[in-house]
Amino acid sequence: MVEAVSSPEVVRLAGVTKAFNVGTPIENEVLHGIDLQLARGEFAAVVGPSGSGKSTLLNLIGLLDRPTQGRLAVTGQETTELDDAHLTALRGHAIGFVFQYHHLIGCFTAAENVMMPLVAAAGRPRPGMRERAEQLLASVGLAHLAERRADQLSGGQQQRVAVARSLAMQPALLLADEPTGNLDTKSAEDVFALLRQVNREHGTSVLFVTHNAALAARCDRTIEVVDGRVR
Ligand SMILES: Nc1ncnc2c1ncn2[C@@H]1O[C@H](COP(=O)(O)OP(=O)(O)OP(=O)(O)O)[C@@H](O)[C@H]1O
Repeated sequence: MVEAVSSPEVVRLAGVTKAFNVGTPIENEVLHGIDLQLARGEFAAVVGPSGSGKSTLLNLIGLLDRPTQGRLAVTGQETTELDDAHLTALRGHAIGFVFQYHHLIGCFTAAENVMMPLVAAAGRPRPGMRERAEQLLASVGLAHLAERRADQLSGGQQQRVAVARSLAMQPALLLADEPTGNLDTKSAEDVFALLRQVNREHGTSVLFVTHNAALAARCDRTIEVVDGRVR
């Protein structure tokens, strides 16, 4: 079991590089010596040109991929020496994800989708999980749609379900990779407001990748990624 150490930072990267093998022995270094800290409760936009390395950076912080070099700590836990099982455990407890495409299971109801991280963590459904899913759906304004199949919801509603699901494990950190990129202006505004609300009410740190300059300007902080470096 990974114990998260109490830490003022929820994320700390020191000298992190990421290179991809693009045909032996050629390596393409995409991120170069990143130093970055995210404090508890911070709400930061990650911006930068297409191909600059934003998603690669988010994948490292989300423990979905490993740095080639450097140190990466999440909720105070140094991760670079952890094996895959411990990384998975830390990811499941510390980090919530919201992607551009919601990745809900269409034939499951909204409540069943929100329950999934809880069922996965416990190994099976347990009493109280459905009530917890219903509470989370109520907190994103969708209590009345708990029993609706996910594929019968609008795009904005699906993304709100995805936000509710991301909060099921009460993560310290929420990673959102263009969560509004596929939505109309009104739905994008609603999802952004929801992430803000989560940040304010629960103190969840948020890293929000966006190409939307107006939304980025409303975050506490802007992290600009250009040519694989943070400015
Ligand atoms: N698995 C991979 N193998 C090889 N190269 C990769 C891989 N993943 C990403 N890259 C390369 O890394 C660079 C950065 O990609 P990344 O997706 O992180 O950029 P981005 O800033 O998120 O772009 P966008 O804004 O278009 O989503 C690109 O040149 C991309 O081709």
